Amino acid sequence: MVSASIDYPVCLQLRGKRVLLIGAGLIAESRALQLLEAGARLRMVAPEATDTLRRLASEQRLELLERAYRPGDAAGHALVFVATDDRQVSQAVAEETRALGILLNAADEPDLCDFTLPSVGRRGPITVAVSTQGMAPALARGLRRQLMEHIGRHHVWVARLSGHFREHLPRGAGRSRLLKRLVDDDICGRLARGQRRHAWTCIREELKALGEKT
Ligand SMILES: C[C@@]1(CC(=O)O)c2cc3[nH]c(cc4nc(cc5[nH]c(cc(n2)[C@H]1CCC(=O)O)[C@@](C)(CC(=O)O)[C@@H]5CCC(=O)O)C(CC(=O)O)=C4CCC(=O)O)c(CCC(=O)O)c3CC(=O)O
Ligand SMILES: NC(=O)C1=CN([C@@H]2O[C@H](COP(=O)(O)OP(=O)(O)OC[C@H]3O[C@@H](n4cnc5c(N)ncnc54)[C@H](O)[C@@H]3O)[C@@H](O)[C@H]2O)C=CC1
Repeated sequence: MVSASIDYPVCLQLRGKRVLLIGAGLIAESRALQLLEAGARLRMVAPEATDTLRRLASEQRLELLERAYRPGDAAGHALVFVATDDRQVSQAVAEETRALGILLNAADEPDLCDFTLPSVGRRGPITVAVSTQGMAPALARGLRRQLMEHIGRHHVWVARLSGHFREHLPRGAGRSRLLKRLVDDDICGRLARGQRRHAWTCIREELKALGEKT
């Protein structure tokens, strides 16, 4: 049975992937900065570019082709973004990406988007993303800001410690128990209240119990 479609959120690993961004105005600039942060190999196509984008191109952080979009530009890219002030360009790009099976984000046309961009907040390895299915981007932004206020330094600390344990301890029931306890009130809650010593005592107990079992 096919129901009304809802979004399917993912966290993409873009390091080293070829990404095409058509348009080089202010909206494209904010996309570009996020894509570069994610390590994408970025090519941009636009007759006019912002100063920041031109500087990044001169530093070879991205490739900038100073011309209009041409059908054929999308080939060889993992993802395509279009952010121009001309809807016809978005339509033409969508035709090409559809034919090639490449996913598209169109800043000006929610209906042409294969994926939309959520409002994103980050603290250490923690990402908060809020989307409204294209209905209320300003609400997404406001909610993201509110949610970020609930992410504290102790959450970052617990996330990193969990990552460390997952890397160094073998999988199994004992490790799962430790990792679940790490986020409950005994440890995470105590850290939130500044009771570091108590939290560490719990962690040591869990590690000791784990060591005795293996
Ligand atoms: C569908 C989507 C496609 C996409 O871009 O992926 C889209 C489309 C459009 N946005 C428009 C306007 C605004 N966009 C923002 C802000 C953001 N827009 C973002 C995403 C998305 N915007 C996707 C859906 C996300 C969702 O589902 O919630 C955010 C969350 C993420 C990001 O862009 O990185 C980012 C917040 C970043 C942050 O956290 O700061 C603001 C508020 C502001 O600027 O303060 C306004 C003014 C208020 C208003 O108009 O609502 C217009 C009309 C343009 C015009 O009229 O000219 C269109 C086109 C249309 O809807 O027709
Ligand atoms: N998704 C979002 O969050 C938002 C989207 N928008 C929409 O995003 C779009 C872009 O906005 P801005 O960056 O402010 O526009 P802008 O006017 O600053 O930049 C437009 C860019 O498109 C380029 N361009 C024009 N024709 C082109 C072509 N044929 N091929 C390649 N590049 C071409 C221009 O050279 C320029 O670099 C607008 O349609 C706007 O309505 C606006 C606000 C928020």
